[in-house]
Amino acid sequence: MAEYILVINPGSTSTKVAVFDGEKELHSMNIDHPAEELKKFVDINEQLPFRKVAVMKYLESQSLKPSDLAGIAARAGAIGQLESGAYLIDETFVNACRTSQIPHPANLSPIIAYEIAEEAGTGICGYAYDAVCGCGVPDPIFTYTGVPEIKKPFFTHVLNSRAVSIEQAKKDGMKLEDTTYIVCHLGGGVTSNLIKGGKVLDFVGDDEGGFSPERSGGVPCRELVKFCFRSGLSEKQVQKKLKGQGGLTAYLGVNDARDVERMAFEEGNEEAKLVYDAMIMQLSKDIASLAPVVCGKVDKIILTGGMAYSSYLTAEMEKRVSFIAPVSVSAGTYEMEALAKGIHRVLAGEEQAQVL
Ligand SMILES: Nc1ncnc2c1ncn2[C@@H]1O[C@H](COP(=O)(O)OP(=O)(O)OP(=O)(O)O)[C@@H](O)[C@H]1O
Ligand SMILES: CCCC(=O)O
Repeated sequence: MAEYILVINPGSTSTKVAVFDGEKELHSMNIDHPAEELKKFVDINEQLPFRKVAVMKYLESQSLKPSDLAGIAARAGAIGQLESGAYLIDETFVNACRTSQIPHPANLSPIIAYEIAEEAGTGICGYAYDAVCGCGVPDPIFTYTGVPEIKKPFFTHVLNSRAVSIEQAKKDGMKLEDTTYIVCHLGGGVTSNLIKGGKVLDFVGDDEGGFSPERSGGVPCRELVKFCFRSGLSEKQVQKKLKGQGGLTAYLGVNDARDVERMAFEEGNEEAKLVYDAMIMQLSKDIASLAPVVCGKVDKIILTGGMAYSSYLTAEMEKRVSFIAPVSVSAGTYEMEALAKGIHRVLAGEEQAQVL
C-alpha cells in the first residue's frame, strides 16, 4: 500500500511542494510567488491562507485528498531553540509558529500541515524536520557577541546542511558520528556550517559573514547603527534591506547568480565581476573562519545549494579553502528528500518524533 507523504517547504519567493511514496519521490514542484503577488501582504503571517490554497491546489493536481496521506512533512522556521530531527506538529507547535517574533516563511508550513492533517480526519499527523532553529542548545562559547544584551541567534540552513553531511559520510564510508564537515549552503542566503558528528556545532550566519544573492551578510556594526538613525527608514525597511534586498540584489539589481555571471562574463560588466568576486572571496573567508573551532581538523568542505551549480564559483572557492580540507560539491538542495525521509523514518517507527 502506498505511503503518501506531502512535503511542504516555503521559501521567501516560492513554496516547494512534493509527494513521496515512502522515500521515493513521485512528483515535486516549485510554486513561484511573484513579487507583485507577495507585495499585497503586510507580513509573512498574512500569507498563510494564500500559501495554503497553493498547497491544496497542488495536492488536488496530484489527484490526492488529505485523507489519502499517511503524513505531512513540513520545514519549520524560527520558533525558539529546537533539537535537530523530527517534531510532532501539535497545537503547542502551531502556537509557537503563529506567535514567533522572527519572521520566516517556514513558520507557515507547520500551520498548513496541521490544518491539512485535521481536515483529513483520519488521525494522520504533520511533522517538522530539522527546523531552521533546530541546532539544539548551543555551547555557550559560540553565543558571545561582545554586547551582553545581544546573544548570537542560532538559525541556519540546518536541514540541507545535515542532509548533505549524511550523504557525504555514506559516500566516504564513514560513520556520521566520526565526521567533521564545513558545509557552505550557497542559496539566496548563505550560511557556513560546522557540522560535527551530524550536529551543527557553530556557523557563520546569513547576517554575519559574506553577502549573498539577496542578503547583506555582516555589515560593520557602528556604520550600520549610524545608517539606521540617519536613514529615516523604519525597522521593517532596514530589515528588508539586509534580508531580501541586500547583497547582489542591492549592488546589481538581480538576485540570480546566473544573471550576474552573464553580466560579468558575456556582457563584460566589470562592476558585476568585481561584486561577484567580492562575494566569493568573503564567503570563502567564512568557511575558513570555522576551521580554528576544531583546530583545523576538518574532513571535508562541502559546497551546496543553488549557486554550487556554478563551476566558476566553486572553482574559485576551492582555490581559496582547499588548504583546510578537500572540497566536495553537492549542488542543489536536498531539503525535500530530507524532509520526506525523516518523516518516513518516523512513520516506520525508526525515529521518534519529539514533542515541543
Ligand atoms: N546553474 C547555476 N549557476 C549559478 N547559480 C545558480 C545556478 N542555479 C541556481 N543558482 C542560484 O542559486 C540561488 C538559489 O539557490 P537555492 O535554490 O539553494 O536557494 P533558495 O532556496 O532560493 O534560498 P535559501 O536556500 O537561502 O532558502 C540563486 O541565486 C540562483 O541564482
Ligand atoms: C539563515 C536561516 C536559513 C534560511 O534563511 O532559511
